[in-house]
Order: sequence, then structure tokens, then C-alpha cells
Amino acid sequence: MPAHIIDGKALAEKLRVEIASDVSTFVNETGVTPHLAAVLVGDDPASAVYVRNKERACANVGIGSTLHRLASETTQAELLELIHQLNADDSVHGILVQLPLPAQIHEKAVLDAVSALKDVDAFHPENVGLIVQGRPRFLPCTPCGVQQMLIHQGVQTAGAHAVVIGRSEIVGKPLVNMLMQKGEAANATVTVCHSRTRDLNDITRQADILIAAIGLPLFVKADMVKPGAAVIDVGINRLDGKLVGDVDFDQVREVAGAISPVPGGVGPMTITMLLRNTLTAATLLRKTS
Ligand SMILES: Nc1nc(=O)c2c([nH]1)NC[C@@H]1CN(c3ccc(C(=O)N[C@@H](CCC(=O)O)C(=O)O)cc3)C=[N+]21
Repeated sequence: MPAHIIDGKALAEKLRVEIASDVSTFVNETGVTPHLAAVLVGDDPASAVYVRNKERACANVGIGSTLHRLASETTQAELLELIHQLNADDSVHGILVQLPLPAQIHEKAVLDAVSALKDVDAFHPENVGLIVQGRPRFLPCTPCGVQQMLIHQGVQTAGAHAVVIGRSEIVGKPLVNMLMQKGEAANATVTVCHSRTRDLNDITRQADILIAAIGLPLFVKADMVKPGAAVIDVGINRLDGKLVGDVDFDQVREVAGAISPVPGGVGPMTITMLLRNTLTAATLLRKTS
């Protein structure tokens, strides 16, 4: 029997209705509209599309947003100057610096400069530390979206073997940490695999939950998947003008118990979690000011 398809787009829309209602309550109670500042440096076409999607998603749930577009030759000092302005601006609750940044800019230096209380990506070391300690302030958007998909699908994570392929700062590392914590969509036994992992297939075949976040198109094949496993595809790759994930969907769906597609899987969930975090940031800033 082919796998159940985990419809991230439908779930994202359902959650956005809830977020819109929470935003409206917040606005009524405080008179403040949550606001996201997005910073886009350079003219990478994919980044421009994502940022536009994020702005549209904000508008649809009643969150304000401002896009700051900087030229590709912007210096690190100029970008830092903008970040400092946004940190100091009380009308801005969340700050998102779209990655990747041009080569002349040191990514860590910029991400570290974003106020930890406005860090809706949860990239700041303070927020990463809080996640590791199991007391998150913001949950990183993509990993949190993955967890929501597992909950929605009714996948038991407690005691399950979750295998994450990929160790990026943005997905793999935080997700591994979140899945091993106590709590909902967690309590898993977690294995991290990456480019240096030996006998990768032997490990992935043991996964009850397999998460692909490596950035290699169609990398996960049917023979790497345990029958009945839940497979979440975090990959976004362009292959021959088509958007494909890190999982060979057509093959793997014949083996897996549940599988998330690309597009229409993790991507829309990532944006939804960004909206949630922006509301959280607005709530936090009111508490601390
Ligand atoms: N500071 C920062 N935070 C991020 O969260 C961040 C980032 N930088 N840089 C780039 C990656 C990538 N990312 C995506 C979000 C949504 C979709 C998405 O909605 N995808 C749609 C399709 C979109 C399309 O057609 O291109 C889907 O999968 O259905 C994809 C990719 C967020 N990222």
C-alpha cells in the first residue's frame, strides 16, 4: 500500500487560521500589530521568491512586515548598521535575515547581531542554548514545522528511532536536539547522519522516522527506508527546472508509511512557524518592556 501523503500545505493553512485569530486577539488587547522586518541582501532569485512568500503570509494573518532590500555589494558594516537600527526600533518585533548572504559578509557576525528577543529564526547562540537546555524561547521554523507535521500525522515519536540526515545549523542540528528533548513530538532515540557517515543505508533502514535535510536532490531511495517508516523531506532543490526534495518521492512512497511531498510539504510549514514566532516575539517584547 503506498504511503499516506502528509499535506504540509493544508496543515499550514489550518494553523494559519489559528495564528490569525491569536494575532487578532493580541491586537485587540494591546493595540499593537506584530511586525516582521525581513532583510534581503543581493538578488538571488530563489531568496526573492521566499521573502515575497513570507511577506504575503504575514499580510494574510494580520502581521505587518517591511522588506529591507540591500544591494549585493553591501558591506558587512552597512548590514550591521541596519540590524542595529531594527534592534532599536520598538515597532519591529521580529527580524529575519534571509540566507544565504553574499560572500563578503560573515554570516555568523550578522546573525549574532540580531537581538535575541527578535530572533524569529532562533539562530542566535542564546536561543540555540535555550533549545539545547529544553527551555526554548523561539523554536526554529523548519524543525518546528517538521514536528508539527509528525504530530498532525499521529506519528509516535516517543521511544521511536528518528534518523536525521544532515547537520546544518538551520535544520539538522536544532531538529536533532528538539527530537531528543522531553515533551510533545519528542522523546525519540535520535541518530544524526551526515556526509561522513559510514554505512548510511544500514542506519537509515532502522529509522521509524527518517528526516532528509542534506540538500541533495532525490538522495533518499526506496532501499534506504524501512517499510512503514514516516519520511519527512526537508530538501528544496531545483532539478531540470523542477522543484524536488532530498527524497526520491516516487520510489519511497511505495515503501514508507507516510511521506511529505516537495513542494507542499515542509516549505509552507516553515513559513507558518515564522508567523507564530513573530507573534511570540511581539508578546515577549511587551513583557520585557
Ligand atoms: N533566515 C532564513 N530563514 C529561513 O527560514 C530560510 C532562509 N533564511 N533561507 C532559505 C531557506 C529556505 N526556506 C524556505 C521556506 C519556504 C519554502 C516554501 O514555501 N516552499 C514551497 C514552494 C516554493 C517554490 O515554489 O519555490 C513548497 O515547498 O511548497 C521553501 C524554502 C526558508 N529558509
